[in-house]
Amino acid sequence: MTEGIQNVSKPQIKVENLNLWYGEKQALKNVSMHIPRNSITALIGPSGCGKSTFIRCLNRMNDLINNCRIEGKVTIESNNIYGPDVDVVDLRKSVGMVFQKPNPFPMSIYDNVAYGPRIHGANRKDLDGIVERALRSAAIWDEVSDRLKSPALSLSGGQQQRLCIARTLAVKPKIILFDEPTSALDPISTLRIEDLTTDLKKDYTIVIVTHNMQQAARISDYTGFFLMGELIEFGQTKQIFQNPRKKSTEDYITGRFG
Ligand SMILES: Nc1ncnc2c1ncn2[C@@H]1O[C@H](COP(=O)(O)OP(=O)(O)OP(=O)(O)O)[C@@H](O)[C@H]1O
Repeated sequence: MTEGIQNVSKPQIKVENLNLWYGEKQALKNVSMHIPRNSITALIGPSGCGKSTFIRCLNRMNDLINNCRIEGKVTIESNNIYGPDVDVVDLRKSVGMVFQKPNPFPMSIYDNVAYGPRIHGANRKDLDGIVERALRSAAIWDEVSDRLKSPALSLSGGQQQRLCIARTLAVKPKIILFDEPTSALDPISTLRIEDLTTDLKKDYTIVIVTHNMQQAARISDYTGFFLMGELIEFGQTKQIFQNPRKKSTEDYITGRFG
């Protein structure tokens, strides 16, 4: 059976035979993966193996890169997201993304969270409630509720990252992509974000790229191991870490390379 397809029933995201080139260079090679709803899927592998490239295919962030060509199929809830009628703005609303470096806008805490809902036409009278709910869900409300008008850039790095998560949640996504969300954070902020992702999977499907093997083992239900653009092994996280089927997976998770 194709790697990435077994073990998962009723997938919300289906990736089939995905190939991607940056110019002449092929960065993803025939990757297939089925990702279930309300789960956390971790993507691991050495630098340059294509993890970020893969995750960016799930909300068409690679569209923004010149010279990038994609073949294959990505279906989210039965919709082919590369189909001709797809509204990419709507797609990115329902498939949100949190990046490695916290990137709040240079505006107030409140306006950061209200930004997306405003663009998508939320009613002014509903905004306070939307902002509060998003900040609560991102576990930062108690720290900022008395200074919503302060600049977002006055927050600590860990708080800024939770604010960025609140900003993503405010537009009500179904899926959240995290691209190494804790690599710029200290250990305590990292644990807070990990706890938060575990809480969020009740309501969202999460895909996370991480270099931190302990993090993948701690928080994810499924893990995919990439090497040189190929998905080498995909399965339940416990199986991947305790009983990998492929030698290269074992070598990577035991630190023999990467
Ligand atoms: N915009 C781009 N243009 C050209 N090549 C790119 C671009 N982005 C990534 N690549 C190349 O594609 C390959 C995969 O990169 P990608 O960033 O997806 O890997 P990664 O596994 O996420 O790495 P890291 O863990 O270091 O972030 C690498 O060889 C990289 O140099």
